[in-house]
Amino acid sequence: MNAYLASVIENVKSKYANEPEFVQTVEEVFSSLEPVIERHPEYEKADLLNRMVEPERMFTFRVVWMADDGTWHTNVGYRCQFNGAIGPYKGGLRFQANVYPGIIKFLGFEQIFKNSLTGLPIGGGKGGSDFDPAGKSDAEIMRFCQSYMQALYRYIGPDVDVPAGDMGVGAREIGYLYGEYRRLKGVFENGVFTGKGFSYGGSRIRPEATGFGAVYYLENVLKHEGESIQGKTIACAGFGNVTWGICKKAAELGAKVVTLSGPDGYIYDPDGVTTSEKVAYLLEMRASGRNVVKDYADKFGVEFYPGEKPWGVKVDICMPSAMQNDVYLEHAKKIAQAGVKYYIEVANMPTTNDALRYLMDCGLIVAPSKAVNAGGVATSALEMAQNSERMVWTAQEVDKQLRQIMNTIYTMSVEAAEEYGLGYNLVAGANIAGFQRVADAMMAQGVF
Ligand SMILES: NC(=O)C1=CN([C@@H]2O[C@H](COP(=O)(O)OP(=O)(O)OC[C@H]3O[C@@H](n4cnc5c(N)ncnc54)[C@H](OP(=O)(O)O)[C@@H]3O)[C@@H](O)[C@H]2O)C=CC1
Ligand SMILES: O=C(O)CCC(=O)C(=O)O
Repeated sequence: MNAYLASVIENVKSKYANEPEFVQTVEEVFSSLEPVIERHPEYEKADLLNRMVEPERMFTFRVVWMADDGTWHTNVGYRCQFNGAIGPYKGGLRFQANVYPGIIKFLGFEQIFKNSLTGLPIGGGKGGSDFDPAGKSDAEIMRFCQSYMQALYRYIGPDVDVPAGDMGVGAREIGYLYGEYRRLKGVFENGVFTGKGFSYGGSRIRPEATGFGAVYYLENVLKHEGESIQGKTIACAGFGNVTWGICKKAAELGAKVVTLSGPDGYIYDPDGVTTSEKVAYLLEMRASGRNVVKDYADKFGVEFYPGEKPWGVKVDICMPSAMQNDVYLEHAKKIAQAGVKYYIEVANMPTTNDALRYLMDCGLIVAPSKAVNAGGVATSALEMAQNSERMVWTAQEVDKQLRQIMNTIYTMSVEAAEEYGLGYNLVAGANIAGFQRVADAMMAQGVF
């Protein structure tokens, strides 16, 4: 490997050994960049890569909230403003018990390149808290969100940093967060958040956008192979927002999602999550806060596999869509053995680096999450545009733009890999194309 690249990766490994997810994503992205760094010696001269791995700014703050029984609880809040070279920091908030700086930084780092791939003016950011929303009442969620915003409101804004949802944060939480922001600032400045309810500036299609965008990207991949999505079987993970969007669009296009998973195991539905009743039930399960996918098996009379993951089920396409590091090498082996042809990452970094390499070496067509799931943040940027121009676009308009953006991301990735002699490599192509735009902007803006 190029000596400069290797030294930056070593530096990150030794400095952030206690943040393994962050180290993993830096290695994954930078290992694609060798030909780019060789072609651009000016990057090393400006020490561009060591600058890129350090967030421009990161906030850690106390979030104190009262439970319904009157007891006080203290959580840690984070917001990482990772890279603002191409636009205001943009990225979701994650509320989950396992959140710590390594998770926030891995998500923020991915977000830089993902946002760049959309071609829209959005920088990379991410935030969240180790607050666990499971089992919390609506009033507790509201008090938590209000306290979180009291600590953060000074440091965000429509032209500064625009948070949105991620795991554990949906339209309800965004409503409470924005409400507190508006109360504290005394302005109707709705462009400060995306993923809002439609009544106060949310965009049509944003709830569906990540899943829809993933399916649009998949269609490009299938077209390249001379195939169509019609009749394809898909294994998904989770049953959250993103999986819901995939099920909905796949069904509309004649494909079927046959697996869903949760912390309790996975379900196999041979008829697919295709009817509107089944698709809507995903929302019901999510809203119940019970965190079990078994409810689906009980309701629709399909098989439930406790404590297992759906990787190894015979399908045409795997779309891991729940969380990071859901697919390890042992799962990758089962996926390859099952004859799966397409491995389309959807959740942020759902695959360990060795599993990803294995799948590519086995000849599966692998697409990376930072490209596949970029439809969510791209539609957030469309929401920001609507808020700035005080306009409301129709669902058709937003969906048309989303589809176009996904097609462009795919094409840019293919072309970037080809330009550097890497062939049809969607993983390297996305890393290179995402990197190049941010690198150009950082180089143009001087060294800091
Ligand atoms: N929402 C968006 O617009 C975007 C999301 N993403 C990424 O997509 C992924 C999913 O996000 P999203 O759908 O929004 O999040 P949600 O919180 O809506 O859903 C996450 C799903 O993952 C499940 N899950 C959690 N832990 C496990 C586990 N141990 N095993 C199996 N399933 C588990 C959750 O189940 P349970 O609730 O029971 O724990 C839930 O069904 C994340 O990686 C996120 O970062 C990427 C781009 C945009
Ligand atoms: O819509 C957004 O701003 C953020 C979406 C997100 O968190 C992600 O892309 O991972």
